Amino acid sequence: MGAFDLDEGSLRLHFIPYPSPGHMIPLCDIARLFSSRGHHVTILTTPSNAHTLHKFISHRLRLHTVHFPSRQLGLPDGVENLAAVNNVEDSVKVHEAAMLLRGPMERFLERNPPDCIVADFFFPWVHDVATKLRIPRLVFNGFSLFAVCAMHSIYANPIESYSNSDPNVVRDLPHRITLKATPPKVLIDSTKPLLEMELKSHGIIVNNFAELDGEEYIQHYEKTTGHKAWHVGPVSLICRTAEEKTERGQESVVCAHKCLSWLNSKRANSVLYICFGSINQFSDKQLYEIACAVEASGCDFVWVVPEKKGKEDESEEEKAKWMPKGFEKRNMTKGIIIRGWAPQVLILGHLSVGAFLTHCGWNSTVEAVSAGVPMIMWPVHDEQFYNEKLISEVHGIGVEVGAEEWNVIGFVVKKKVVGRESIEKAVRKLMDGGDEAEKIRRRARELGKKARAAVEEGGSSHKNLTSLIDELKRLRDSSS
Ligand SMILES: O=c1ccn([C@@H]2O[C@H](COP(=O)(O)OP(=O)(O)O[C@H]3O[C@H](CO)[C@@H](O)[C@H](O)[C@H]3O)[C@@H](O)[C@H]2O)c(=O)[nH]1
Repeated sequence: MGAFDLDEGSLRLHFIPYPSPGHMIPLCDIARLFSSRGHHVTILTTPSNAHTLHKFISHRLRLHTVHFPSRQLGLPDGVENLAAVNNVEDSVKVHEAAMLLRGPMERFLERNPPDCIVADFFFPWVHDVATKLRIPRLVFNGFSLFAVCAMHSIYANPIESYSNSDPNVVRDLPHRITLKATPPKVLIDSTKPLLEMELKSHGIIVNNFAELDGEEYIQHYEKTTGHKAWHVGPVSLICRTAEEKTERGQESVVCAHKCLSWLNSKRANSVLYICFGSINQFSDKQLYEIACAVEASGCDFVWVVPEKKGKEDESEEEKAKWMPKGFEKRNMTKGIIIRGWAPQVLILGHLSVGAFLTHCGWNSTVEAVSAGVPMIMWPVHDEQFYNEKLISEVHGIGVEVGAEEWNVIGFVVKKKVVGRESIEKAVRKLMDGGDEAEKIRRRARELGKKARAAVEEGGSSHKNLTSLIDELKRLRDSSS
């Protein structure tokens, strides 16, 4: 990689995304935001992950790839992303291999010191190299700031003090937030040191807009941690054309045109969109319950299932494990099943989509908010249980399925199945109409307008990005 031909005053930033779509997609969008403002960005990644990024290469955006040690961990060559594996053991291996990227990436950073490093929350080692090079490090935290505040609050007290209290109130937050279950200790133990390390950075960047986290949480975060958070999202709004939306993250397995013409044939707000992010693997039993619930609710649907799950040519016997017999035939005109990567942002943006049944991954959540689509909240693991609260209790733009079991990806395998009755009940609350559903929908539309305004010139996220850039320039100029 040669040196950039720098425009006067422009910054040089290096971005280090974690190899999982929920982390890579938004951080690479943030890198594109900087390059669209005339700054020079280099994304440090690995060969397979670079494939999805080639389309963004320009004279202001470059990729630098380092070898991903798949073989060293016993993974097949080319498996370099959490989305490329389908079991807990291999997820752990991908994570461990990602941690081994430190050596080659550190050498690259030392040879090519930028003005600022923006690295994922999962790469705390960047702290040492940034300190050595005397350059600011920003942490990309893929969660909502609301979730980060809840984590700080929970981690400040011994977890035992929560499990005996009823209800489980997250203490000292601006709202009275109660959780159905407390986070597992293993999750706390793995994220606490990362949150502590990010407090040593210059600040965190989040894929969110100030109005969604709410001024009270921004102030709460700054007051309790003494740290700064920069809201620069929703970053999915950087995708303007149908093509860009279809190719976001990965090439979609369905053609945008076909997908849109199916959605065009449906009434406004009549379609339920169902997708559980990029890494979640439900059991056959759980998928079966979803199928039964959707069919019983009678609504039109787009249901995304992992590619590994349902090949179109799978045998009837295999299929019968995860959907009732004749399901596809009976629902030929009512729904589509997307086996593999769906053009999520394109689908959510269509007027026929009336609700999103989601696992509350932060990107999915903020994408639904941006599209003004209300949510049926079914958190599964990690910080998704906090996101559920922000959406249903703070903003009132979602209904809860009632999930209680807190899974930790990579450590515990989810055992309980959420029954069809609870799913159907939650779906009906939004999709059957009625005054309450209309109020929720109206609030979601209003918040969607605020999301879109945030990234336009003069909007909160647009201004935040400008002031972050100004600050990084000041830091660079004062150190030279
Ligand atoms: O078929 C698909 C599936 C996913 N996506 C996109 O992939 C991303 C998925 O991200 P997210 O909704 O956040 O879910 P996860 O992939 O589960 O994300 C992980 O990372 C997030 C950010 O840290 C966390 O909030 C989650 O809990 C964690 O599971 C989103 O941009 C989706 O639009 C598609 O475009 N098509």
